[in-house]
Amino acid sequence: MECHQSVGWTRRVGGWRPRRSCAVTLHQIGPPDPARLSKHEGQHKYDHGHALILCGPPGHGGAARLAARAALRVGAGLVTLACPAAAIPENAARLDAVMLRAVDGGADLAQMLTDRRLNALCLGPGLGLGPVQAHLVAVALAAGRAVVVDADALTLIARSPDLAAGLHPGCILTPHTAEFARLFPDLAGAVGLAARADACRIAAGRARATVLLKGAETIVAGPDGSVAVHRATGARAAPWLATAGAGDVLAGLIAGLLARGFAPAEAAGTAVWLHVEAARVTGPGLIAEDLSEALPAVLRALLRQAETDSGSGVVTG
Ligand SMILES: NC(=O)C1=CN([C@@H]2O[C@H](COP(=O)(O)OP(=O)(O)OC[C@H]3O[C@@H](n4cnc5c(N)ncnc54)[C@H](OP(=O)(O)O)[C@@H]3O)[C@@H](O)[C@H]2O)[C@@H](O)CC1
Ligand SMILES: Nc1ncnc2c1ncn2[C@@H]1O[C@H](COP(=O)(O)OP(=O)(O)O)[C@@H](O)[C@H]1O
Repeated sequence: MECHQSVGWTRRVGGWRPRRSCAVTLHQIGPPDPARLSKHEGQHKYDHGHALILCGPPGHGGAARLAARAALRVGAGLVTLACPAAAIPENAARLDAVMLRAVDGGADLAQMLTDRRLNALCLGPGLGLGPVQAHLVAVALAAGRAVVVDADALTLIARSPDLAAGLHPGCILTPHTAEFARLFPDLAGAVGLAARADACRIAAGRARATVLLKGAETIVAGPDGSVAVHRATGARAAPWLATAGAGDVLAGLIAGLLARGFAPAEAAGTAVWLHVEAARVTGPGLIAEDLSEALPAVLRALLRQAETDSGSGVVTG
């Protein structure tokens, strides 16, 4: 898609605006390669990675549980939810396939991360905004793993230059518009696809990380200057995604794909496409819980289409 993308920014009444624009190609995110999503005979669960989802205090675990379930559904071999000891009973009552570990602070998390098999982290959904959570984020970033930085972790990073300095190319930041404004206030006034894409690209360069700016038109920008867009509009509209917890599910999908070995931008683009497809399969009445439950049908259809295209007619998955 050709798109007028700005070059540089200038301050105007009401915020920053693109200074001038030029025609560039904005890559459109399409269906993922089914071969990247399938599992094969002879593999075991540790071949598909182990995602760790950090969870907040008792009564605030719903968002992290949504993320954890999505990570497992998208194929991570193992998923563990790390929560305060006081939240174990609540989470144990709500989770089975997702494993649980008590983590009461940064020291516990650092100890846990000595297990190198924990290869992807998800920070932020329902985490909380206190000093204990800030320390958890610092420890998680310092571990140098692939990390999804979402929700409260984004707000903590926006408040702390020290935390922001810990971001690295293995990180994927997943802000909605308000979180993006907290993180990058000087880039926040961007209106329209081209300007938002440009703002996202600048943000990714500044953060030295992948930035996924959420919305009906979701932008994925890499620290290398790459920019892609997924448009959930027109024939691919998914307005029922505007529901509490949908972003937490997206964070979990990305974490699951990172655990499976996807590179950050590939994980982000694949997760956005699957997320919208799951919403479209479910349709009106969608709530966040439905997204993970729709995923098997979405994956099956992708794999079946690949078999049909290759002419074998055999669905393996
Ligand atoms: N089931 C659960 O357990 C759930 C738990 N959750 C957890 O709750 C925590 C807080 O997350 P949060 O995103 O609700 O609040 P926060 O970032 O403080 O934003 C507040 C203000 O920002 C704006 N705004 C919000 N969204 C926007 C958007 N998409 N696009 C643009 N603007 C947007 C809006 O301001 P307004 O536009 O109304 O002025 C809003 O008033 C976090 O830990 C999360 O994981 C939720 O995920 C829900 C399900
Ligand atoms: N109108 C819409 N069309 C398509 N996708 C949407 C729409 N509204 C929201 N979404 C998607 O739903 C998710 C909402 O995430 P977020 O705002 O973080 O919600 P929450 O914090 O409640 O999980 C994002 O992935 C966003 O792109």
